[in-house]
Amino acid sequence: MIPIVVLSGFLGSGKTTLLQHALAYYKGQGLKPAILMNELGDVNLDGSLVNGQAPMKEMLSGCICCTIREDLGVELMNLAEEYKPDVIIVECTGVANPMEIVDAVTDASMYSAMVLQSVITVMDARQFLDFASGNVRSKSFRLMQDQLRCASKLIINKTDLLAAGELQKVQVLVKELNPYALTVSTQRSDVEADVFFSIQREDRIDVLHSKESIADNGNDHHSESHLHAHDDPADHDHHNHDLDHDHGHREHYHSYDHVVVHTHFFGQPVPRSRFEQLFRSLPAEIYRAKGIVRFLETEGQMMFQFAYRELEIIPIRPQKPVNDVAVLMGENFSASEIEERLRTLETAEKPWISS
Ligand SMILES: Nc1nc2c(ncn2[C@@H]2O[C@H](COP(=O)(O)OP(=O)(O)OP(=O)(O)O)[C@@H](O)[C@H]2O)c(=O)[nH]1
Repeated sequence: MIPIVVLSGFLGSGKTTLLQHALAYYKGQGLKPAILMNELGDVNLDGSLVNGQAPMKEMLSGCICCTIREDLGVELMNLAEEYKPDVIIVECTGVANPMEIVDAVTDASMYSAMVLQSVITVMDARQFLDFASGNVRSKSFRLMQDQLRCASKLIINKTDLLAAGELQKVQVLVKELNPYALTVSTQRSDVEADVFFSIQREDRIDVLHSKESIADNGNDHHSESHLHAHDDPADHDHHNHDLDHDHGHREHYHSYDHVVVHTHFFGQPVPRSRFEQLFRSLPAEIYRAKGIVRFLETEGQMMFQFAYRELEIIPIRPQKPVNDVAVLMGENFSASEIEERLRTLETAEKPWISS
């Protein structure tokens, strides 16, 4: 039986950071992990962060819990047959409804030698608290709550972004949502690996339990929480992904919620200060962005990560050529407006010429 560890959690909460820890742990134990990675966009930037560390299959341009859910079992079996791993880690998109994933994995385990080991949910403590204390109950917040409820292990991450006293508040709220999960608070998803990544039989998830925990917390959680990506009709030329799942999948639950995913390929380097300024002034509905960019002022490519208002930029040395690209994700934002702003960046002149 190959244990399947599912990494769930809202956009930018720290799943890939956790995945790196998991890979290091399994390899340190002499085990062979494999990865199934799912991204909403058609470029897998997270994949390049763990590239080469373990066999990996990618499921791009859709969310495994819905548009490409049926492929999940097939991809898991392909991984299992091809690489004979000791454990498979599935990293979901940040908008995946975890119950759908649990269902898909348990379906797969009916016809192949796999078993769901655990659902580890990572949360951005700052974002959770801001959502929880806001008056508007956004759809993203409902999804985040479902991701928490579904976890067998739960990580309250990014505690460095909390003020004194706030962590306790988050812990109480989280406990109310999910009293069953083993819960820890971390920075950079740095968990006690033995406990969190264990693939021992006795540490296996109680799936039924999780299902009940969700059912207890709202009888129509699917229609409430399932986010649907949405194609901005004004923006067909700009690599928007139509992830609206209106295609008659059998047990798919529809709602009017939607996520926008927008991809922009840069044609040239951009001024760093204006790039940073753009991210500082993004609409609050854009929760997550990542990509690769070149700046006018410096040589080489940079990877940027924008997760709930925090921007990180790090130099990279890709082993093979990679595009300069930005992928932005959020709820109900205008993709055409963002596209316009990104394009304007590219028309900027070199700073030493313009100023
Ligand atoms: N301040 C702070 N930043 C963190 C922490 N953990 C992760 N990050 C940063 O948050 C950003 C997102 O982290 P990822 O691990 O890529 O998040 P993710 O959940 O895989 O993102 P998606 O796959 O896009 O949903 C990166 O810039 C990380 O460096 C933390 O504890 N504190």
